Amino acid sequence: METVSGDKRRLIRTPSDVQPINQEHGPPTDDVRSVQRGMPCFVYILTGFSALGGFLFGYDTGVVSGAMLLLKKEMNLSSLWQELLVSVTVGAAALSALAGGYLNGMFGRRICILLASFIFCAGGIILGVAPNKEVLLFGRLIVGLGLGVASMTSPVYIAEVAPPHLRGQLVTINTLFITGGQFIASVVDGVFSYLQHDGWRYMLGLSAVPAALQFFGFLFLPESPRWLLQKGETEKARRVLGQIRAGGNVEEEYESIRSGIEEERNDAGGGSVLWRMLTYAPVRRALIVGCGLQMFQQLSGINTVMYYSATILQMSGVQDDRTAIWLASATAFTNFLFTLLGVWLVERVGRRKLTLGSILGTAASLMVLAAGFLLSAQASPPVTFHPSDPSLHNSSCNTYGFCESCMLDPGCGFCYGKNGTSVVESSCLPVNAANTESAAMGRCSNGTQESTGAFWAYNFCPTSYSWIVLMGLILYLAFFAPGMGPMPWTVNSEIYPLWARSTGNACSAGVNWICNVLVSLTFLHVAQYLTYYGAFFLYSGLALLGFVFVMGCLPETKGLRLEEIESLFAKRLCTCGEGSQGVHYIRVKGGNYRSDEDVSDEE
Ligand SMILES: O[C@H]1[C@H](O)[C@@H](O)[C@H](O)[C@@H](O)[C@H]1O
Repeated sequence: METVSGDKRRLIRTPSDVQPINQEHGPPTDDVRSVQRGMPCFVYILTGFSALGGFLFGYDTGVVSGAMLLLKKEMNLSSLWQELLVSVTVGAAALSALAGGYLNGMFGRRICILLASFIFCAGGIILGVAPNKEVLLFGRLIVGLGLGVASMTSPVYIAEVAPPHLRGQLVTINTLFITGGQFIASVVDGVFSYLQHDGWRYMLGLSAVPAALQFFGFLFLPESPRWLLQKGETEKARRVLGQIRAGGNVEEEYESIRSGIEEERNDAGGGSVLWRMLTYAPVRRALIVGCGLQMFQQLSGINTVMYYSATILQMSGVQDDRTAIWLASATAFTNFLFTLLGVWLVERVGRRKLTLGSILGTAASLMVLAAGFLLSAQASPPVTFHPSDPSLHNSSCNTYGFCESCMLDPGCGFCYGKNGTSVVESSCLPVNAANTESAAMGRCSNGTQESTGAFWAYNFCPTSYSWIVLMGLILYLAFFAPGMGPMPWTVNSEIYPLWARSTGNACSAGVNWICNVLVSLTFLHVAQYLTYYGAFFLYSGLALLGFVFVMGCLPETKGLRLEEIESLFAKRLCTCGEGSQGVHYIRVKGGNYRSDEDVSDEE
């Protein structure tokens, strides 16, 4: 590593100064060997306990759909209350993720994890014993507050304790826990759906168990050494680093973190952290990349696809609601399984290639999904019978000529008989407001009765093209889950310098939650205006836009130390592809980067 003398210029470690810690990139240095030799078992324990935050994220967002099926019957919830109970959590998560930036910087990662698990635990208990819907709403709000803080803190903590050659893999484990939490939630939903009374109490309340485990675990686990050093607790930082590197030589790492912090201090201008981030080009670029990735993750429609997987599966001919719940668990399991593939791939192919391949495949499979819906819509069975019941005079349901338009109206469903595989004697009827499994009147008012030959389809139409939709769903999960699912979290945990890390992750996690709520709340309206296939073509187009964004703006961060990554964003945005790994950047006073060739030319 060459040194640039003079008071104007100082040197920072650059991507090419230090060998990326990966076998494909030449022989590892002594320091790297010592990190690899003492296999950091303790780091895995830290990752496991921290990723319980990811598990709770997945569990609490996933469990609500099954709980709602029981709750709406037992508490007689209107659709407004149902929507409130679902979205209050996501809305609160968005706000608390933003606040989490300040809390993380001020009190440290460990205190934030303890706080989030305490909140989760309290929220779980409140939900488990809630006597009425108002208390339920309060409990869901509390859970959301925990979610926001946990979603941004866990990846940061893991990234800061992980050795560089394992960092991507360990942070991706956090997303594996998210999808694992969603899968376990769907199993718990399935099991407790057999309980006639109070099943929802167990579904919602059980989250207190992993939360308590995380809380007690973290009472004994250490703070991130990087945060400790930033706060001047040097001895403690050195001790923790020694602990998590399993007795390897930690001096070089310690020095590199320390000098990084010192440089940051010298360069620090005035104003709030967010203002400094926005006015300092490399960090501003990192922020755009981080928030953009989180935005495109949600705009690719993951939560809509997961949420509607039961409907998609019903289109494939599954009539019974309980079977649909269990099949939705299969979807969640597929998401989990392919995230595991991401854990395996991330250190092998790198973040950039993994994200690019994933988003391209996601866009293509969304097109397959859309094509399936399009063909189903074109072959949509006609309404053959318009009942003359006076109560139907003011209902829009009686005005539809095809199943497709009938099912897109949330107030109506399609009631039909079958002759072999073809649909006969069909009508469009108002749905039973208290229970969408049946019509408000007529022969489908008891739901689907195979014995009498009456079939009730709410939200879907019987179709022979369902296999295309099913194939689209499986392809979607296979492409999305290894890359676009975890990479936005992984990349965000590593692209900001220490002084901007909490705020950067708070902003990007906030963007994730806001886009999540936006996409879920607008899906039904979008589907009504554009139909299902229009909605999925739209998501596919957005995913393609995401591909262009990732292609131009996401540099490879594999194997680099956190302190080295900032310089990848020294170049103008949208040219910082893989090529940036070969260029030496030198930071000159005032915070700007120059290529070392420019500097030596001047000398
Ligand atoms: O990375 C996660 C994961 O992909 C989940 O399955 C999804 O529900 C979340 O919204 C996302 O942030």
